[in-house]
Amino acid sequence: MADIVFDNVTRVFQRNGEDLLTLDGINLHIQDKEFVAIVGPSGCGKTTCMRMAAGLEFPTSGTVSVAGRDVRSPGPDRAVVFQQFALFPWKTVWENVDFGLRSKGLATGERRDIIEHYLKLMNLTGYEKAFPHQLSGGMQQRVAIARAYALDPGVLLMDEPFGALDAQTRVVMQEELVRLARVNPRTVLFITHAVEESVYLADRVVIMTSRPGRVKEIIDIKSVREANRWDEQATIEDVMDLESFVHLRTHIWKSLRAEHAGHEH
Ligand SMILES: Nc1ncnc2c1ncn2[C@@H]1O[C@H](COP(=O)(O)OP(=O)(O)OP(=O)(O)O)[C@@H](O)[C@H]1O
Repeated sequence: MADIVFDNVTRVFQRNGEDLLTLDGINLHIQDKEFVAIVGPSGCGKTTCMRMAAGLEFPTSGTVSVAGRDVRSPGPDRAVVFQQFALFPWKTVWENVDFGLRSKGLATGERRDIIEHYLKLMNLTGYEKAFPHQLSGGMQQRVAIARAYALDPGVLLMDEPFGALDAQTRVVMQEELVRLARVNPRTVLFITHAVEESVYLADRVVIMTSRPGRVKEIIDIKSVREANRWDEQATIEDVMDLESFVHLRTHIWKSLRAEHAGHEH
């Protein structure tokens, strides 16, 4: 049961010698194998939430737990994908995916099967021997995602993983991630600025307030997606044309816009 629980989490940072309340009473329970996206105004503390689940940052009060245990450090049960393609530049595609598997102590044949499986799922077959600098940004990010999934972690933490990609590549990556997420569900915490992306990918979307970040609303996407059979649509554009999609997207936009407006006045 790889669930993630934020229990009354606050975080205070110091700025110019003053305390700055950044997160204020975050309560959120991400279920095992659920895909949750967080959207919110810049600086509301989205990345801080992700870093807490990763064990790279800690609450000032409250607790963050994964699979029932308080998070105290990073661990192999939680794979992290950042916006910048964090591949080893001196290793090939194959070696990059293999790296984490080696540390798990798997036999050669077993590792080969896993690597082949995920490179195929991410449309990277034929690029096994390429080095990162020989690949486009989108392909590099596909390698990073293949590497994260290959480790078979209970939890995937993704912080704007498509943020640095051009619009066309981003759409392809979103479709591939949806495919992967449905075939191979994992507990995912996904941070994004892009409202459409959150609605397309997630089972639930968490909208945060401007700083200090609180949970403003949680929108259930999965029940709407299933009732309206989004997964039967051929492309992301077809899904985004559906009235049920537009309705959710507009709702989230308005909720976020109210946060920006509140911030300015
Ligand atoms: N280690 C730190 N020390 C001091 N302040 C920090 C630290 N980490 C984050 N902050 C501050 O906390 C606030 C929230 O940062 P965070 O990166 O979590 O926000 P975000 O919602 O992910 O923002 P964005 O959407 O712009 O990426 C920001 O004001 C940031 O400057």
